Amino acid sequence: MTTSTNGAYDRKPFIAGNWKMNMDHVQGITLLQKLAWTLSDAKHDYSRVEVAVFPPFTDLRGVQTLVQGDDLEVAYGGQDLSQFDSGAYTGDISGQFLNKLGCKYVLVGHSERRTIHNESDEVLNAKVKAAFKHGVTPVLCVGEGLEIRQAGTHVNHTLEQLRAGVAGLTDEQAAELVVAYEPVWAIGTGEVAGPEDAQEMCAAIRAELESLFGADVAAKTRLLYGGSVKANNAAAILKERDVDGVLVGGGSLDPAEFANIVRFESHLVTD
Ligand SMILES: O=C(CO)COP(=O)(O)O
Repeated sequence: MTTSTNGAYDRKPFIAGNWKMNMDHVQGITLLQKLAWTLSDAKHDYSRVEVAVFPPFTDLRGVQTLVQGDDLEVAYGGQDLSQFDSGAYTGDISGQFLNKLGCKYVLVGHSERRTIHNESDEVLNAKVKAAFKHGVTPVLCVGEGLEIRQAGTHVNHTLEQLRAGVAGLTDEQAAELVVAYEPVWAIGTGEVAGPEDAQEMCAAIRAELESLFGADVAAKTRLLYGGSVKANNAAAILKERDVDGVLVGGGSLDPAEFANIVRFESHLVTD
């Protein structure tokens, strides 16, 4: 089990749902309510496995109201933030605003931001720092495309993105950071990297963090895998030593499916 493989540093498993550009603010509330009911019926212990959702920005106020009103233990966050604090940046959202809405986390550098919006490693490093500045924990996404995987340079490529993303962080920040390995070829395609692929990369990421920040820090940073995770493959991926959680796209839009991923430890996971 993930919690018991790392000795003194118990990294709490982290199951995150990235809704992407799905669910308007009304649908989002219904989805979160259903998820919370399903997990409550199943007596889910949030102190053992952390749950977070990443809704569109327009849903966040409603999510905050529901979480506060119903005293839910589900964390939530933004899918992106600006590297700037405030000002003439039309369409952008400040980390300050996310913090004010009770966001605990924010995704940074999702492959869809890197490819569709051409976000550079430099900008993403600034976004990681902006998140910490505003008291929101960044979930830095890294991972290679199909061509790089086929060329066999995926580890180097991903570690380069990692080094650029974490440049200039303090040890404390690096320990709090969450890193999500999402091979682009496995996102939304039904192609899942095998548990051994996820472990290979997460081990390489942890070793890199160790060389940059030391073993104590690297033992605390939580590493997630993302890419076509479903209830029937989550448990095998999460069993891997260096995989501390999953970042789920499509599978997080169905409350029953996502709840089963959250409950990966239980034998009720549907195969
Ligand atoms: O990009 C992802 C999560 O951020 C993965 O998406 P899918 O689970 O739909 O493949």
